[in-house]
Amino acid sequence: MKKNIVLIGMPGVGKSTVGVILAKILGYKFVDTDLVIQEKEGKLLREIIAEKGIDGFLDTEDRILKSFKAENSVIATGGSVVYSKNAMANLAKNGIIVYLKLDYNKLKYRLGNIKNRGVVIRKGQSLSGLFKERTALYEKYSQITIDENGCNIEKTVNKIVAEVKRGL
Ligand SMILES: Nc1ncnc2c1ncn2[C@@H]1O[C@H](COP(=O)(O)OP(=O)(O)O)[C@@H](O)[C@H]1O
Ligand SMILES: O=C(O)C1=C[C@@H](OP(=O)(O)O)[C@@H](O)[C@H](O)C1
Ligand SMILES: [Mg+2]
Repeated sequence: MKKNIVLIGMPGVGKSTVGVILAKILGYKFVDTDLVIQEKEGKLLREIIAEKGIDGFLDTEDRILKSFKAENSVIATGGSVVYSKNAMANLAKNGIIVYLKLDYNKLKYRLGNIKNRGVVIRKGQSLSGLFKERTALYEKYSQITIDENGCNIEKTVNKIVAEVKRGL
């Protein structure tokens, strides 16, 4: 059995976009945990957030991902997964945790286009505050960090392939 490759990082960094290409190149399956949550709940993420609030969404993510199972897979997580210790422990059991890292300004630009997906951010919290809080968590959990600055999608994928092949 191959170890899963688990992508973590801020929303908009490319976990979902890059993940599916990575899976194709490596011959792995691809799972996006956001879609797993949507399917299990029968609702869109932004509907869950609107109905249950941020804490309700985080509880849902925690409940589903602490017992989520996958094999031979590239797993694109949602950016907020690092708030769940249980989910991270479960994902790390059989996976190598890869942090996709991008500078704040570039991320801010990309996030401008994905507002309707719903990001877990507290009322009054700034994006830069969120970035700082999240960065500490992504660094805490990652085994491999991929600096995506200056890389297009293909180059990012190639960087991950090179790094994970050393780690597997
Ligand atoms: N180098 C890059 N790597 C990944 N995504 C990129 C890159 N450059 C631009 N993008 C764009 O940024 C967005 C990333 O979105 P997505 O894959 O949904 O991120 P995430 O799953 O991390 O929230 C996509 O619109 C993608 O086309
Ligand atoms: O970082 C976040 O707060 C979130 C990121 C989203 O996934 P992506 O990171 O794939 O955009 C999704 O899980 C949810 O809307 C919350
Ligand atoms: Mg995604």
